[in-house]
Order: sequence, then structure tokens, then C-alpha cells
Amino acid sequence: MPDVVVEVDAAHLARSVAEALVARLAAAQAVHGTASVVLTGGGIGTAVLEEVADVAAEPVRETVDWAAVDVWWGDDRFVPAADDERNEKAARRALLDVVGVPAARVHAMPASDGEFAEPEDAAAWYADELAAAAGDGRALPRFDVLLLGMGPEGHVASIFPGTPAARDERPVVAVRDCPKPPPTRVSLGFSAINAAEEVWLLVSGEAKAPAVAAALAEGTDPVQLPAAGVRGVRATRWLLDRAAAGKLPAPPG
Ligand SMILES: O=C1O[C@H](COP(=O)(O)O)[C@@H](O)[C@H](O)[C@H]1O
Repeated sequence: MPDVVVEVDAAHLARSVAEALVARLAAAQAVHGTASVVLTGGGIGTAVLEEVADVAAEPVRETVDWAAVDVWWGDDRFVPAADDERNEKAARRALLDVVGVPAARVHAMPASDGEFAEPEDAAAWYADELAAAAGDGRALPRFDVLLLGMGPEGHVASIFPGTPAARDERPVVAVRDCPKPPPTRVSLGFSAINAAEEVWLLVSGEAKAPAVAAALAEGTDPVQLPAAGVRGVRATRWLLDRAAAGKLPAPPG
């Protein structure tokens, strides 16, 4: 069963997720020596990273050793590296450059002006990077926390309803003709997302309330509403503001 947490508004949501993420990464480092996080783009996803930078600057907090955090992405837009549409660019500005994650631990998805002209080649390369980090013949490294935003139609990462990516079993997929611009992207597939220890879905705003309710209802087809198809190995957490939670059934009693 997923956990559902509701905060009063988007600002409180971003702050509470940031505090929880810092605590979770610190706990992972206490156990493994390193931690790993998979980032999302989007409004609330980027707001969370800004808050993490703020939390990380507070001297009394549990400390994360940012030199020992591996950073991956759930999806990125296949546009030039300097384009403001890049999820990587937003994450670097909001957090990674602020706390100083070493370049070798920042595993960005390829941009369109890099080594690969086609998103299919970029996706295959990212799958190889994941497998190389995992070692021992495994396809995926440990993901302690995988963050996802969700679109109003229920897309997660760049898996959109009814598209080939929603039926693709590979860990990393190329996305073309995406209904939300920019049209060309690279995304983790369900098999990689659902290998994460914990998946946290961050959702704010009234426009997303119907998709939140549908994703949490039993029997929703993940091909038609991809958010319904994600779950972490140890935990799935829906972290919502009140507006996004507005169409959930009232708790019993
Ligand atoms: O296109 C994307 O959209 C989703 C959701 O973004 P939001 O601004 O509606 O929160 C995001 O999670 C994903 O990473 C991004 O590429």
C-alpha cells in the first residue's frame, strides 16, 4: 500500500519533502557509505531541490556528504545542454552546483548537442551507464530514492499515457512525439523506476487532483495512466498538497 502524505500547500510540500530527502540520504550513507537519488524535473520537483539546498545549509541538520551522493535522472529533454528545458540544467542551478556534487557522480542524460544525434542512442548509452554503475552483471544500481513529478494526465518521468514508452520493458527508453513539448526525450522505463528502494511522487495543484485519485484507485491501467504503474521496492510515497489531494476519497470514519 502506498503512503499518502498531504501538506497544506506547495511551499510546505517542497519543504517537508526536502527535509525528508536529506534525512533519507543521510540514513542511506550511514548504512552504505554512499547514497543515490533519481531526480525529476517539473515545478514541484525543482522547488524541492531549492529547499534541499536551503536545508543543507542549516548547520544543525543531519548532514549529507554531497561528495558521496550519486545523482541520476528519471527523464530529460533531448535538447541542447544549455536549453532552459533541460531538467539537468534546473537541477544543477537549484541544488547540485550549490552543494557541490562531484562531476563524476552527476549522471546526466545526454543532451542533443552531445555525442548522440538520436535519442535512441542516448537511451542505450544511459542504460550502459546504469549497468556499469551497478556492476556484477546487473542492469541497475541501487536507487535509494527516486523522485517523480506527475502531469495532469498522469504521466511520470517521460512516460505519457498510451505511448510506446508505457509498454516498453527496457530500463531506458527514447521518447519521440511527446504530447508535452519538447517532443523528444529520454526516460527511465517502468522496469527501472520500479527497481528503486523508494519512489516518491511529488504532486501539487488542483489540476492534478483527478489523476492522483485515479492513480490511487484500484485497477487503473498504467498504460493509460502511467502514475498508476509505479511502486518502490520498499516504499511508495505520494507527497501531495491539499489541492492535489482534493479528489481523494475521504478516509473512513
Ligand atoms: O515534462 C515533465 O513533466 C513532469 C511534471 O512536471 P510539472 O511541472 O507538471 O510538475 C516532470 O516530472 C518531468 O520530469 C518533466 O520532464
